[in-house]
Amino acid sequence: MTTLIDGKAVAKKVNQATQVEVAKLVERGIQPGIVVIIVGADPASQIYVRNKNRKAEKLGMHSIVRELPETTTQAELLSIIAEYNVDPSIHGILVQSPLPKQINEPLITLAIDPRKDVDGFHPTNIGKLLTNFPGHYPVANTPRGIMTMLAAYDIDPAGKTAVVIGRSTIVGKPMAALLTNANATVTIAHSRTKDLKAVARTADILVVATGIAHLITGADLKPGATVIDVGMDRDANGKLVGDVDFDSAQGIAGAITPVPGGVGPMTIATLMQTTVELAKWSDLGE
Ligand SMILES: Nc1nc(=O)c2c([nH]1)NC[C@@H]1CN(c3ccc(C(=O)N[C@@H](CCC(=O)O)C(=O)O)cc3)C=[N+]21
Repeated sequence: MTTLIDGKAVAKKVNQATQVEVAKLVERGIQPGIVVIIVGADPASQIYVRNKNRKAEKLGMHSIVRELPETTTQAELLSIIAEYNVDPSIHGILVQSPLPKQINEPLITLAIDPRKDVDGFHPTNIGKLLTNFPGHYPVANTPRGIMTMLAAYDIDPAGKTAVVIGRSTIVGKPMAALLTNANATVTIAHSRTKDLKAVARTADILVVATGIAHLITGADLKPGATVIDVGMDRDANGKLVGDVDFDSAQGIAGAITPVPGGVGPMTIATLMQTTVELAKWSDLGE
């Protein structure tokens, strides 16, 4: 039997806890605030940004969407970030990816105050994650949300073999770091990995974040494996599908996340959780 890991249900619980935390902070005169900066009019990005804004408002947070034209220069974007870095009503700054080609994304990441880096992409925060640094710091929300889902289903990575397919700054690398910190034995596989499917078959926990629809099928899984599908792909009919062929994984995987309704809702819920934490830590001077 394969357990369905219901990301939507876990996200709902996280959101309920966040709403309580927001109310507590508001009571103390702090309304957690997030700004999402979007450059250009990529339709998929616009949908995600709208969803984040709606969720933040629903939870009682202060939420700004800053829409900038496709032609925005590096200098203009840097000056807008500088503005929010010193804005006391904003605790989290998120610059939606992808950015137009005239913008140097790593330099934008570097310009965000690490204390307001709600994505956890700033090298300071990545460094803290890699060193399993004591104290508080933001961690990328998709991998962090995955760890929350695993915990919700009592899946402890300690001593397990984990394989992460994908080596992005947004998912693969922080995912591997979190699993390592949780005492899994971790392999990062990617587009240049030889015999990727044989590597996948070694995994007790398999996280797939490639952007290739149905790359992994049931035949590529160790029986009983936990399968986390980070994919947000479109099939030939334009339907939203994952990097894992859900149907063939049924009966082989021990547990699996669906797309939609798995990692996506957890990412948004964790983003809200992180924003509230940043507001709380800023008040503590941490
Ligand atoms: N700086 C930055 N940070 C991000 O976190 C970031 C980003 N840029 N750029 C784009 C990606 C993508 N992303 C998603 C979040 C939630 C869903 C989500 O809620 N998905 C729903 C379904 C959505 C649908 O039906 O289209 C689900 O899986 O159930 C999807 C995608 C965050 N991203």
